[in-house]
Amino acid sequence: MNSHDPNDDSDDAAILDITADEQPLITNHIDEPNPVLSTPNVDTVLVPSLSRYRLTNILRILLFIEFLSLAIIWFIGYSTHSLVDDIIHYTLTSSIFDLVAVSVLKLAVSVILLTELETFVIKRLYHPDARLLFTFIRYFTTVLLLLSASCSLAFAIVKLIFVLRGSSLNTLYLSTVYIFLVFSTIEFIGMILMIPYLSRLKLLEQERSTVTKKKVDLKRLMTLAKSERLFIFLGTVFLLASSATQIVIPYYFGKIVDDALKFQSMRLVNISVLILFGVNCAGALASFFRSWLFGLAGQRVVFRLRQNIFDAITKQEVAFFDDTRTGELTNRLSSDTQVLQNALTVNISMLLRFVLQILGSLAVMFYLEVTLTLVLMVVVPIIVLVARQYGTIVQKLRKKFQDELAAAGTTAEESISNIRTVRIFGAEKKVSNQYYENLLKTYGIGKKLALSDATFMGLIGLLTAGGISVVLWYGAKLVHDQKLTAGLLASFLMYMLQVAIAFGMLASLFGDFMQAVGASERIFDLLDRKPKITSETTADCSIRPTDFDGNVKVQNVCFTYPTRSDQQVLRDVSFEIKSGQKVALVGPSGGGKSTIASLIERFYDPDSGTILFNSHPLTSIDPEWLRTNVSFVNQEPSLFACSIRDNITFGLRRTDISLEEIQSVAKQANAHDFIEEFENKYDTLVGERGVRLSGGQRQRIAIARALLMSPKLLLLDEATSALDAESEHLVQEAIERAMINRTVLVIAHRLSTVRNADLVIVIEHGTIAEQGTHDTLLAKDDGIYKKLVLRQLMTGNDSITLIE
Ligand SMILES: Nc1ncnc2c1ncn2[C@@H]1O[C@H](COP(=O)(O)OP(=O)(O)OP(=O)(O)O)[C@@H](O)[C@H]1O
Repeated sequence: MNSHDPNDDSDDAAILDITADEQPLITNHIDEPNPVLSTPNVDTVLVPSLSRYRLTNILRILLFIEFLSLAIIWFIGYSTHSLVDDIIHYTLTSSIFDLVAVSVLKLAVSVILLTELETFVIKRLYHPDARLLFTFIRYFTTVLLLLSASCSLAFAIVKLIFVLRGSSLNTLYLSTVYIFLVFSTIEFIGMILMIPYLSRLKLLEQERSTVTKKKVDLKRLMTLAKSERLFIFLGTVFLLASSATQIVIPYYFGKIVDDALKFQSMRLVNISVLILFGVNCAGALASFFRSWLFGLAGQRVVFRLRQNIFDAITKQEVAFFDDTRTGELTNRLSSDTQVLQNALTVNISMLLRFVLQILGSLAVMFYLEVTLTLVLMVVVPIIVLVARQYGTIVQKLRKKFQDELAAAGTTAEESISNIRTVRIFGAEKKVSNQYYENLLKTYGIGKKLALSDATFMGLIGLLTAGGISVVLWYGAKLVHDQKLTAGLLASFLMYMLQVAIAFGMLASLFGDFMQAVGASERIFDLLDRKPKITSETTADCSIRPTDFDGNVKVQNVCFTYPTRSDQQVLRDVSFEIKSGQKVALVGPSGGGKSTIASLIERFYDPDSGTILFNSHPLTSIDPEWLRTNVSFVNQEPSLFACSIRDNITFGLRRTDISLEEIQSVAKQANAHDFIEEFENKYDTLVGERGVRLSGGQRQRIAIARALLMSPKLLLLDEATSALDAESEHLVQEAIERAMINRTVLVIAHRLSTVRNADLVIVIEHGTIAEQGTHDTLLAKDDGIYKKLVLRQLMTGNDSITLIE
């Protein structure tokens, strides 16, 4: 790390000595690209490597030496018992097997945890988005390590006390216990020294956080669930209750078996069965409340989250939508939020439940039979290792699967929403093939997922079967030697199954949490995104020009679409729309006419130059005011899938609108007559994007919608699509009526519109080629406008955009 102070020779520097030239020891963890967590800003060159001679490595070596020496003594040095006898006839004061089992368990647990700790500590530096999750895991890991070391030390002390109190003192045996005690003490001290490790890394993080933007962390994720804390708290109470019943059930199960085997009376069995039934009922009730409360909290979180994301999306500037696919955004609303919902509520509840289940079951197992539990504990680390490996593989596959599924979803959405175009070109096969290609990719990953699931299940099954067989054999032996009752063995096996299942579930939960971190990154990206052009009143955009009379000045405007930065669309465009004037923009297709209207509507801001409303710059005008005083009728207006009435009143802020007002604007827009012909009149549903209406009808409704706003400035983009003569006449009439007593900028495609304009501006290749009235422009000898009109008269077509 560049910013690391080389003179810092503090103790903890030895723990994590980050130097660029060292061989990276944990590269398998850090370097492998993690699709969920990968942050584009991360400078991979800066990934630190760890010193070979650090405290964690010394601890690893110590643990290994301890295990090796104990195992060797057990195998060869300790000859008073055979190895099997040492297990079968286990006693705390004369067996060595327990020391070997504890040391192997400690070795496995510590090696895994130490590696995890280092990995997370470094990942945390390079993934500030998930800092809190990593911090949580880091602290959790440290606590587990300390717990493992202190348990081992406590066991060593207890064992030594018992051995010293025992009658027959074997020197070799005693020294083995001493060895174990010495190692355990050193390791315990080593683990305590690990704590400065945390503060040292905090320092590095502070340095790093000055250069990296903080976006997502677990705390922020949790704030989403903050208002549900009552539900979550109550849910946790019921969770504790249901977990407690889970821990009690196997105990009574074993008791019933033992009572039944006593062949005395059924009284004891009856009582135990009744108690078991009662406990089961209480457990079921607690589970009901736990599941309901967590589920409800989750639903409420996702409800709010979806609303916030939707609001964030709709507030973005128009350019954002030029660049982002709709399918991608809807995917964030549906599937990313779902992933988060599960992680925040159901998974947290499951995590707590399984951890409690494991700890509780293990505690009871130790209480029931120490040696049997120790035998089992040797199998557990192997299961954890397998589960961890599986978690890593599956996490990557799931992320890929999710991405491919989103891509397939986008293809499907585009094809379905454009089904008419698909039908016109008979492209059903083509879009089906596209979708098939996408699906094929998801299927490919799905196959791998299925295989890894099956392999994992198989392996876990095999390990569990092995573990159960060993425990069963040893348990049966204890039963046979009358050291254990059959009922206790049955209870023990049930506890064992509970532990195994809980471990399996924890592994998959880890994958889910990682997926949630990925989803939250995408969601917070969106929630945090500040629109470049605000749609709300802000301090910078708060002017409401009450004196506005329709006067607009476009001064030296240059513009390039952000999505096509290599093509300048408008070059130094200047003109003025005076109050009450009708200004027509004409010119060849693609010249930039609609772009000018979009800039006046402030869909985009010019790269240079200004647009003034009276004397106020458009960029300082309150967007709310702008939307109510400037209306825009598009070439192909889109309607919403609701009634005609709702479509006409769409832009209105007030709700007290009367039918008469709606009818009045509909009449002006030549829409009233056809609406009246529909059975449900103004309540007729228009279908998705207005598909149940003709093109001309849609345009007239859009004109009525704009007129209802009684805008001071009307922007009109005349339709180029051919309408039948009658329909065109009605639309034209509506447009002309809409222009009366209003300032209008019309993107004209028809000669009849241009003739009546006060000013005609010819736009060609993004610049103003000519401007003047229809007559003055026609009088120009070699003018573009004249050419356009003449050619139009020759073709007998009224549309002047057809001529270039
Ligand atoms: N959202 C956009 N992103 C990128 N480029 C765009 C976008 N909209 C339009 N353009 C490009 O800007 C240029 C001007 O387009 P504009 O729609 O303003 O032309 P126009 O004169 O209104 O054409 P028409 O009469 O056909 O509607 C064209 O080259 C077009 O491809």
